[in-house]
Amino acid sequence: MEKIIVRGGQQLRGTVKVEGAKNAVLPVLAASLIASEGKSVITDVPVLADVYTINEVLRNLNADVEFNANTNTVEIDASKELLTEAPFEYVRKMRASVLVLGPLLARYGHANVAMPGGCAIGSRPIDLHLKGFEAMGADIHVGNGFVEARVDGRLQGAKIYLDMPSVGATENIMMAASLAEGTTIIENAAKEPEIVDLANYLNKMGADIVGAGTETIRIYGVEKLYGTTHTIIPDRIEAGTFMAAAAITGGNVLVENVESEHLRSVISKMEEMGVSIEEEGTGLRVIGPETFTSTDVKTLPYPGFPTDMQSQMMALMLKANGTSVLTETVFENRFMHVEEFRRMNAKIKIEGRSVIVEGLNDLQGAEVAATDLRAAAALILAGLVAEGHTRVTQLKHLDRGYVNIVGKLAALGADIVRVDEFDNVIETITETNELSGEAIAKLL
Ligand SMILES: CC(=O)N[C@H]1[C@@H](OP(=O)(O)OP(=O)(O)OC[C@H]2O[C@@H](n3ccc(=O)[nH]c3=O)[C@H](O)[C@@H]2O)O[C@H](CO)[C@@H](O)[C@@H]1O
Ligand SMILES: C=C(OP(=O)(O)O)C(=O)O
Repeated sequence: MEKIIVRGGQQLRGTVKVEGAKNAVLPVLAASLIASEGKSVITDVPVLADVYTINEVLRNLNADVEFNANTNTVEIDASKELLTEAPFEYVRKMRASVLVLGPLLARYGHANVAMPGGCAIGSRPIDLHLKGFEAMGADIHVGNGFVEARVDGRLQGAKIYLDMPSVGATENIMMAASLAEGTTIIENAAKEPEIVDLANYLNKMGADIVGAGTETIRIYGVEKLYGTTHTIIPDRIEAGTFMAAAAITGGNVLVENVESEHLRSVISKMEEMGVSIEEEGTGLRVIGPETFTSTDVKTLPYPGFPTDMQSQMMALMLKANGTSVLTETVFENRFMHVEEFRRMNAKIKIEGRSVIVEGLNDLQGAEVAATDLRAAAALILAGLVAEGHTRVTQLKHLDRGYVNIVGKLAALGADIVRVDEFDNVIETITETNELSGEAIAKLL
């Protein structure tokens, strides 16, 4: 079993570059299936397990996909006849595989995709995606672990109100509506930057989408979409994670390739805790304080505080002077890391949808298991300031969403290695993604 071993006590210094956003590239790659003519070239693609997985899903559907991990580029040609069924083996690995539903349904009038099921952070239904397709005229049948959507002729534009601003539902409906007959209006749409990135990509493909990034998105259906080129936006959650790493260690780090506008809520909460954050070119200089001030945080849909930064923020709160309260409103069960923090001597308790974090914890190194992707990052953060060695296991979650986090932290001065089951170091400082890419490919 692979693990990351981190010894606490080093202040981080230097520069770290953020990759393209996982949560932007996955829908963009899925959307490439709609182009019935021409090839798409996507750049700034992060070398992540999830990208390999979505590429496999697309290949399985008969698209030609080439991923050059050295240049962070994916080329996709979906102009051949595609298949319309995505099996469970992919959806099980990565829930975002359900994002092929919208594109396939729009292009072929049919899609059959395995139901994703829940995961460590909650039950995660897709009812809002399906209601949207139904409103556009599709028949939905759920059975034998699959969801099948079918429409005679084209989908029809519709007015769709989302009960909650679901990111995935907004994306799936937006993709499907791009090829629908007439206009679709999504109300109470998700406003995340990744929605805007997807809309920009679809518009370059020939779609006509207005209002992405606001709560009302209008999609004027067109007859055909074409391959195009597109550069993925920077990963605001990876950026936030490195900002937290710099801060928690009392370090001084330039986090480069950042859209600071996408990080307003994170910046504001970290500043409230005493972290100094200044814009510097396309980056943010983050300087950790000697003592953190406690704070309260509630996760919310964008532009609120992102749930994907909740566990990392909790790590910072462990070191604050005073009691902090962290409330999770987006997912029903995203506190699995609390138990692991406790193994590191954290004084912390769950009360309903909130976690009460007592400050100034003397964290101690321990063996801890990452229960989901961001929990993995948070445990590493705690390990950076714990006394002694912290061993983080269950790294398959981490590899879904962080490119070479060990190499990047080590380059900033952290005492951290990744080892295999025989304790051989398998990933060390690297300035390129290559080693990380190979390591990931081996894992799959
Ligand atoms: C690949 C990707 O982009 N993943 C992100 C995306 O996930 P994802 O798109 O799955 O998240 P959603 O915004 O859809 O989910 C938000 C909430 O809505 C609920 N819900 C969602 C859909 C639905 O049909 N019915 C329903 O009840 C979910 O259970 C959850 O409680 O947004 C989340 C919220 O910012 C992030 O944490 C994930 O990192
Ligand atoms: C929850 C996350 O991703 P996913 O929706 O792909 O599980 C995440 O990125 O933190």
